[in-house]
Amino acid sequence: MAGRQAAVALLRRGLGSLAEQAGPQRKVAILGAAGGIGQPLGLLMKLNPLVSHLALYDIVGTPGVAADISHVNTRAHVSGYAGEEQLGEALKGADVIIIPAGVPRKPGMTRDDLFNINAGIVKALATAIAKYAPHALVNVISNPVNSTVPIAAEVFKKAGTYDPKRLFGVTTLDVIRARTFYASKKNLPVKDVDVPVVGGHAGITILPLFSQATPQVPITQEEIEYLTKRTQDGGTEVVQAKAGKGSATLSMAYAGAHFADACLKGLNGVENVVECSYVESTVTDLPFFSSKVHIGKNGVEKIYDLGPLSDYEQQGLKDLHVELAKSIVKGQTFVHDNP
Ligand SMILES: NC(=O)C1=CN([C@@H]2O[C@H](COP(=O)(O)OP(=O)(O)OC[C@H]3O[C@@H](n4cnc5c(N)ncnc54)[C@H](O)[C@@H]3O)[C@@H](O)[C@H]2O)C=CC1
Ligand SMILES: O=C([O-])CC(=O)C(=O)O
Repeated sequence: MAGRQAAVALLRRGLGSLAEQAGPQRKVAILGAAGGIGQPLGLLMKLNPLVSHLALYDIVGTPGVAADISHVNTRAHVSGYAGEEQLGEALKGADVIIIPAGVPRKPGMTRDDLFNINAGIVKALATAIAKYAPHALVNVISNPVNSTVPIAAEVFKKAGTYDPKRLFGVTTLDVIRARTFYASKKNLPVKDVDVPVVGGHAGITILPLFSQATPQVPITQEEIEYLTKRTQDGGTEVVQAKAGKGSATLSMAYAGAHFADACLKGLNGVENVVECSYVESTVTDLPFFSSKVHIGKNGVEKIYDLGPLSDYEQQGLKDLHVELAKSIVKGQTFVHDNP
């Protein structure tokens, strides 16, 4: 009897791992893979059964990170690429490219203060993507996201490869924070909670819509204002706590892995994959805006309207307009001025 049970368990395990490996071949490339976000993100993507090849690229340090992660006994084959001359190889054939390359904030800085360094990094990486992997879904994490996504778009336009359905700014961390803070404030099981976050990814451009949070529970205006501010300042909260040693890396790796998983599921034809993301959009009069997006086989399949907003949220939407518009133009201008 015990032998029979063991045989059944073995068979189940075998079938389970077969099912796990049965998805299509999917290559994911991480650019900035040796960094604070890149390393845990690489590990989380190695744990994702949808990934068959994980390419880890950075200017330095990737051979060690790749060797380390490659020992984990999961599906993905891991390869490391270091230095610009290996970037093309890292990108070739990639289905999803995640970009956490660039410098993080120190206390007292805004995300926009990172523009001078990170704009050039994202521009260079986007140029290589246009050349080596023009059909990949691109997930931009590097700050300031409000500008780096328009930068990537302009680079792709110039290269003649731009497909707005395939370019995403990763704002998932804002959603994760809003869910965590809402669940904690209202004593709800966090796994049951959702909060859409729209706009952009910096300060007041981050607009959580607690009027659309689920589950709906009685909440005071004071609580809404507290939760909104805490979500908007979530990044700064971590920057200050790390006291000069960078910004969110672990929660960002989780958020980035969650969003990349959604992209892989969409590509694989899973239905109803919906995430908030900063994309080219006509939901407002701003050319880029984050809202709920349906991700499918071609990337963005549908961008959802904002839905009914409270007076407070409508005011927030008005307030973010100038800053987000400026950040978008700043990114676009950078590419035009630096051909
Ligand atoms: N979208 C979001 O919600 C969030 C965005 N971020 C942003 O992510 C970026 C990375 O943050 P961390 O990982 O903490 O920084 P980090 O400094 O620890 O790592 C950045 C990595 O990028 C690499 N890098 C620099 N230039 C590169 C290039 N040209 N090509 C490839 N790699 C290059 C560096 O060698 C380094 O390994 C920052 O800009 C940060 O502001 C951080 C948290 C949340
Ligand atoms: O705050 C930062 O600089 C990093 C970031 O974008 C976040 O944690 O949301």
